[in-house]
Amino acid sequence: MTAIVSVTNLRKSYDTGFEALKGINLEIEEGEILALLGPNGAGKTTLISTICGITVPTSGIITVGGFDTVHEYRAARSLIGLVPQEINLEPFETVQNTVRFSRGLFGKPRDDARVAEILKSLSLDDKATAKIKELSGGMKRRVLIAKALAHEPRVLFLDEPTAGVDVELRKDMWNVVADLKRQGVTIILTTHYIEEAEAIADRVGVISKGQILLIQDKAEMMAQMGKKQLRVDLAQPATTIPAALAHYDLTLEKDGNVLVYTYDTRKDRTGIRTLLNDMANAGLTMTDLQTQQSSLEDIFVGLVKDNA
Ligand SMILES: Nc1ncnc2c1ncn2[C@@H]1O[C@H](COP(=O)(O)OP(=O)(O)OP(=O)(O)O)[C@@H](O)[C@H]1O
Repeated sequence: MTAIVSVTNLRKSYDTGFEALKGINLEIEEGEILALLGPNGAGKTTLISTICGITVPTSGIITVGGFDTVHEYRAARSLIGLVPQEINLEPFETVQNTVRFSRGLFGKPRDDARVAEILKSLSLDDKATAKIKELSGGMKRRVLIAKALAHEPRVLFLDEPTAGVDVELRKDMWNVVADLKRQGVTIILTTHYIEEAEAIADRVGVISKGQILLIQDKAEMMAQMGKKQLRVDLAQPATTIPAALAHYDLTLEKDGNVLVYTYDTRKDRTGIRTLLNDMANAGLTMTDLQTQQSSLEDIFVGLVKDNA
């Protein structure tokens, strides 16, 4: 795999003196879907805008397809499609003209067949001659993507593609993103919705206070950092953990009514069988039990909390 986007020691301070990016290093592989997660104000939009050349970096180097985004701005920008957070479409224009104009802005020759193909790939073909103002919110978001794809970029940035969108439409958008990946487009998206990263990303980067805290293959991240818990309901509440069970990673919850055992999913043995035996020997009777796997959300919340 080769990196299509490469970010080295990127820093950005705004005129106010606020440093929004504090030394970002990032390599994005061709063809991957990378989700950038982070709390409000973490610097996600600043990072995207800087890679796209809309915001000027204070220091550091960014290349897209090998082109420097500052010194070779046009060449780098022509490889990038950007879908902004806000819907910024001309209400009285038709869908196909909106996409056509955007293609023209990048100096690409008129190609109605290509525009029709893009509209079809976003299920907008039957809306080609409709005016933007006649479209639903979900369709407008698709037009934003079509517009960003008009000049056939190799990298697509989606800034909060499903902010404020209902669950059904969000899933619909995930399918659109998966289709684009199949067509070979590299996709970087920012999101607050952790389930969105969990559903569609190949890799996940966590940003907080202008720094990347972690960037990793999603499945690996969940396997390595995810813990599993066994929750045991006790017949009688316990006030302390019996000494005979001290070597297990145990906590008491719900006023001593629930014993929680945290174990590592990567180990060959979970230790559950011996724990249950030892519990019985220590006089703890259980009435029910359940297991629980930590989600990407737990991992994210833990990381960001540690960085607070
Ligand atoms: N033009 C600007 N001038 C000064 N400060 C700015 C400017 N744009 C952004 N910031 C500040 O930089 C920080 C990062 O903002 P940014 O929009 O990149 O965060 P974000 O992670 O995208 O947040 P959100 O999830 O809320 O969209 C914030 O503290 C913000 O107030």
